[in-house]
Amino acid sequence: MTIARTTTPNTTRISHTPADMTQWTGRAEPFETARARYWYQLSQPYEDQNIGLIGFACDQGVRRNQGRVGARAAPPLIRRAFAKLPVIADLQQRFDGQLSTLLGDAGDIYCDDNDGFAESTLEQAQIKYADAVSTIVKQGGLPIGLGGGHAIAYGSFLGLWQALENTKNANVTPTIGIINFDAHLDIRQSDVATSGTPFRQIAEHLDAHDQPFHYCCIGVSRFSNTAALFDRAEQLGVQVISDEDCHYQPWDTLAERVKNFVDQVDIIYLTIDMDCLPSSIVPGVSAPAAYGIELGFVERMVKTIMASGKVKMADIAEINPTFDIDSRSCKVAARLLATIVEQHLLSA
Ligand SMILES: N=CN[C@@H](CCC(=O)O)C(=O)O
Ligand SMILES: [Mn+2]
Ligand SMILES: [Mn+2]
Repeated sequence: MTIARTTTPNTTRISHTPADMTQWTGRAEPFETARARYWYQLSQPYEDQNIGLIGFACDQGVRRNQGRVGARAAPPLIRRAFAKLPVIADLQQRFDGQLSTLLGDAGDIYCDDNDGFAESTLEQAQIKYADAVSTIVKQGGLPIGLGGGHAIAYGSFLGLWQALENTKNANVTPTIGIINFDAHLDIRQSDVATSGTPFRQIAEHLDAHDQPFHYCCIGVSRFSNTAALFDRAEQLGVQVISDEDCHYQPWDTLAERVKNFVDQVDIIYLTIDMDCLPSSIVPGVSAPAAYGIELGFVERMVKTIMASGKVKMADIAEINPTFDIDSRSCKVAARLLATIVEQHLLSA
């Protein structure tokens, strides 16, 4: 791989663009009752709502990982697809009178590398994104990151880590567990951070702070990871649940494996790389899956994980609108986003 390097990092390439509320549009239904509610009607610019959406409009990690760029354009499109989904009756009843306090839009961290490859723009974007994540966690909200490439994961983790600083000072270090739905382990060894390295970087960060690395990767394909990566997974004690396990093992067995993982940790960072799903369902990704795991399985497992009440950070990564068909991939991402939002609010 050839990496062009700039001599001085250009900090102006990274910006935090505030919420663009024109993205929040949908059907007008003046002849229906007030129960015909959609998420576009509830979203507000982020202040201190229960949930804060924050975009990571950056695919430089994908470029560095020799992938197909384009994921940078995804956050507004996922928002637009989510905005058009109805708010379920249970939520309307539970939060009657407080619906405007549920969902905040914290805008996008935008990484401009149009002219190719600047040395440290990804790292700067991760830091700026982590700051936004950390602010939301400290205010008691659940941040949900919208990628962007899967380099978002290192930023999500850093944001969560920063927010936990106060707890750590009190000598009660919460144990973080990471659950990643992904065809790829994303623990590559590399001289630079990429979309294929975030969980190896997190492992190193935790090791440097004498903290254990708890990582469960669900949907791993033996055709998408080398033996070297499986070796590293074993060395790092990664709980690997393969795509074939997801097809052939009974639900109860898999749910038990994941519940055992959840029981070992205090808080969870949940990340969904959309290339865990079959390319027929999600064509708009850098690395489409020939096999993939079922959407119904992912949703059921996400609900199970959310029901633990331990998820303090979540994100959805790798949607690449350039390769999408009829917004299919964005719609699936929006559905998973709605699942996380609903479950978080219902279990609050
Ligand atoms: N986040 C993606 N990571 C994958 C991409 C694989 C590919 O582009 O083929 C990985 O590095 O393994
Ligand atoms: Mn992947
Ligand atoms: Mn990934």
